[in-house]
Amino acid sequence: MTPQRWVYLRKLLSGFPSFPSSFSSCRPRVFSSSQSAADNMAEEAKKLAAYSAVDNNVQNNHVVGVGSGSTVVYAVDRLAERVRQEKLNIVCVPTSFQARQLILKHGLMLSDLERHPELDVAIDGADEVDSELTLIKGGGGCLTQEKIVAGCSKFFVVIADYRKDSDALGQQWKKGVPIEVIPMAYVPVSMTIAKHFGGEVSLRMAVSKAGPVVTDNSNFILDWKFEHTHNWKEVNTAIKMIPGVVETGLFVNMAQQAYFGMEDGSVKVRKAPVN
Ligand SMILES: O=C[C@H](O)[C@H](O)[C@H](O)COP(=O)(O)O
Repeated sequence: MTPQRWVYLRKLLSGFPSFPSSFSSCRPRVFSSSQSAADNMAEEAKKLAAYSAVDNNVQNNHVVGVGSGSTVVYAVDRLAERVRQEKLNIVCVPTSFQARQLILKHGLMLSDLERHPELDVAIDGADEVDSELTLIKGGGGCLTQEKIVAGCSKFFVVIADYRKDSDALGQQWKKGVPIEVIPMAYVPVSMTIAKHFGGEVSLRMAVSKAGPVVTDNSNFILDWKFEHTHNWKEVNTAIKMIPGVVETGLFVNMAQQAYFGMEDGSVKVRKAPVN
């Protein structure tokens, strides 16, 4: 390599800040050299929410469901810290390849639903949370295992930053509802959803690979951009009935509490309405 090329390369590389050592998400994140103050604030808010949720909901001898995404990274950091400091006996059930890696990396006890089909608590992120604690999840493609694990948990806690806190779904999150489908069915499923519920449905494409995103379960993801608020319980049930649909990213009546890290450094806790 010529000295000029070496100087050029060093210059180029110096523009890339290093990734936080604990970060390993199922959703790729790209930091530009001018990562804004708003991004830093959101990261701080994720950490606040995650730490607070772990401190208030995890106890000794708990079986804990570990969600996926960038916010959960902070929750696992805190979980590992508490296990070390308080000598807690905790078993962790992952919701994705990413979650499994996080558990292993921190030396936490890894389990699964065969050995621990009943969990005390599941802690997971969300793409958006409405006033009733209905969630959109699956921005990182991990919705199916997340829903299974949350469904096996006595208590399901959501952790998020202030940007996810909405009155109605679609207010903040503009990428639509993720839907995991069997690959051969993605066209008919897309057509059926658009026909019955309107909006636009697209096959999620990979970023650093040619072709579609392939989930941890070897399926595809559709993103349904809806046009207006729906009865999410009905829509979720109807979409699940379409042959080829594995799961939707609509989590209705599942979360009991949501912890939001706020811009002012506080943590806002919202509880699900009593039915
Ligand atoms: O598939 C990904 C999961 O549903 C995540 O929990 C969700 O996308 C939120 O991720 P993050 O904490 O990175 O915003």
